[in-house]
Amino acid sequence: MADDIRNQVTRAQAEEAVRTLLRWAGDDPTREGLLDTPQRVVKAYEDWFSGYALDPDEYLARTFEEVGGYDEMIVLRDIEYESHCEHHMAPIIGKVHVGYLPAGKVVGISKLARVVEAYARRFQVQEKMTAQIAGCIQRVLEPRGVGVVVVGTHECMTTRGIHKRGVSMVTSKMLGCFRDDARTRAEFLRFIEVGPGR
Ligand SMILES: Nc1nc2c(ncn2[C@@H]2O[C@H](COP(=O)(O)OP(=O)(O)OP(=O)(O)O)[C@@H](O)[C@H]2O)c(=O)[nH]1
Ligand SMILES: [Zn+2]
Repeated sequence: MADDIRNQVTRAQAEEAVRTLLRWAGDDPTREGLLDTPQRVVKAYEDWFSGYALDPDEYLARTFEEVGGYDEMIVLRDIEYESHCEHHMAPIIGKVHVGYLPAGKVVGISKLARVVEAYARRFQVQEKMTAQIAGCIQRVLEPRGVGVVVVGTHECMTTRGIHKRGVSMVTSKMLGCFRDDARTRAEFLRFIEVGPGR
């Protein structure tokens, strides 16, 4: 789907759109300092929005079961992410904490961070990204439960609009035993210790 949409636009058209926005901002895209800007912005977009070309499910396909009987919670905390809000196309910067209780299968921990990247590098709302990460892990890994907590600072709130600095948004999605069992949920929240400065 993403590829179909992407293929409808040429690189030249994307660069022209940047020139239009430069003019809209009140500047002259033909002046020397701005000549290469459309090219750079389009390249930056390839980086910021590279997630559309990624399939997060694939990262979790490779699992292993030889973990010496380990059956406790696995938590990867403080996964930094950079995203863009779909309302203003402004950056969202923050951290994701992921936990799951395996049902036999575990994944390489870097793969959890890769799942985060694949969803973050798209236009997002934080609630949706939180649900997508949890949903992907639950769907592919089929653990006993999953918990995802996202803490994000939205530049659409800090550099424009209401201009509130130091505000962070916290969202969570709990599935399986993380949702049903208060002790599992509490253990996860204790491990990640979300609070001031985190
Ligand atoms: N729930 C949620 N809201 C978001 C997220 N990112 C941005 N927003 C909000 O989306 C809303 C869009 O509101 P609108 O009234 O349509 O846009 P706006 O006039 O630019 O709003 P202001 O930001 O209040 O100036 C704003 O309140 C943003 O703060 C997100 O990830 N989750
Ligand atoms: Zn926004």
